[in-house]
Amino acid sequence: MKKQINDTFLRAARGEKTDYVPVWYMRQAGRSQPEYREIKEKYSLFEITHQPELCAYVTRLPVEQYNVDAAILYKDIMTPLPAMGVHVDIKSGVGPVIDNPIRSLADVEKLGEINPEEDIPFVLDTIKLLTEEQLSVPLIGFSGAPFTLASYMIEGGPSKNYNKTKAFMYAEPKAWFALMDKLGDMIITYVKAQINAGASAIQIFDSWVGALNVEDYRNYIKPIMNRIFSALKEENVPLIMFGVGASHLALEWNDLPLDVVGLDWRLPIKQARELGIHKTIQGNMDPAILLAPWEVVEERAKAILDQGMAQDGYIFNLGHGVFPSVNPETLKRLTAFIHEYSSIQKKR
Ligand SMILES: Cc1c2[nH]c(c1CCC(=O)O)Cc1[nH]c(c(CCC(=O)O)c1C)Cc1[nH]c(c(CCC(=O)O)c1C)Cc1[nH]c(c(C)c1CCC(=O)O)C2
Repeated sequence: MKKQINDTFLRAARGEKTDYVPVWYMRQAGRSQPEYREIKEKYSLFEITHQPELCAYVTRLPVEQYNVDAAILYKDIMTPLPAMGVHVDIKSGVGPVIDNPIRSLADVEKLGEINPEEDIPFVLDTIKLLTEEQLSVPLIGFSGAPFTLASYMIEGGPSKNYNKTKAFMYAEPKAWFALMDKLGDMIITYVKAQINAGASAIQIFDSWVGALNVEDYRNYIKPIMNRIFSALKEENVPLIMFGVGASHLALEWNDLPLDVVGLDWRLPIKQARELGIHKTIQGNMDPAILLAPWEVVEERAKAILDQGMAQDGYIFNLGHGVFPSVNPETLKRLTAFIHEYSSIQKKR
């Protein structure tokens, strides 16, 4: 039987009034949880995501332990790439590594299309299991964005400065836009399949797009983001945008047909509102604060809540993912604090 869904997160995402501020944490399912670390000793990331029962369990863990208001499907932004013909390996201590990087228009033309039912049935099965039977909170589906995915595909792995990616973009605009189009088509198909399977919100991770300045974002990225969000808008689920070190692009996101602007810890929410960000804001505690004494965590959370709650349309989150060394008790306590403090403030 389908459980009662707590829709506070979805209401806040749509900018509606809520009784308290909803919260979830990027990378809430993962390395900071002992139960997860035990599973990870036996299975790799890809092995977990290929087993729907196990993957659903990992996805549910933080919901049960921390009482967060949304679950995020446990998988990686690399998950759909093998189906396009990209050879991805996750190297421990390094991250995603690709042994057939994109170097030319011919390489872009070789990339295939994905058919989610055939290529990644395990993702859809995990979503169905979670949303039809197990979860009492909404499930967030997600995808990497074209720039961030392209950065791995062009660099062949993680990068500090994205020089190869930028060089390709400036030198081979035809190949660049062909790549953006192929990734855009994949993302639309992939995200629609996640929504059809039961995901009730979508986050697009453009984690590394902050490397671009505003002008390059407008010329090389915004058109494909506009096409992606316009296509996804038809599905009527909240759409969240996120990037690290990308505050200078928040006003660009604010123009796109999406619902929630995700902020990292660099730009205060109050300042984002003054700049003219009128959509729902999600964020933005520095994940490093979670390593500080509780008094510091509480004081910082309060300061962020006071800014976020100044208007409807606010979701508490970190500015980036939870570090492995964070004590799960801190996340549990923080969630309780956010719920309690915000519900008292909202009653005033
Ligand atoms: C950098 C990186 C990637 N992919 C990977 C890395 C190295 C990660 C590491 O060892 O810390 C590989 C990876 N990704 C993930 C794992 C599982 C182990 C773990 O929990 O860290 C592993 C080994 C989970 C994940 N990876 C991701 C999720 C989903 C998002 C979430 O849970 O919030 C999970 C569970 C998403 C992801 N994955 C990636 C990006 C840029 C993003 C977007 C979010 C971000 O900017 O951090 C690329």
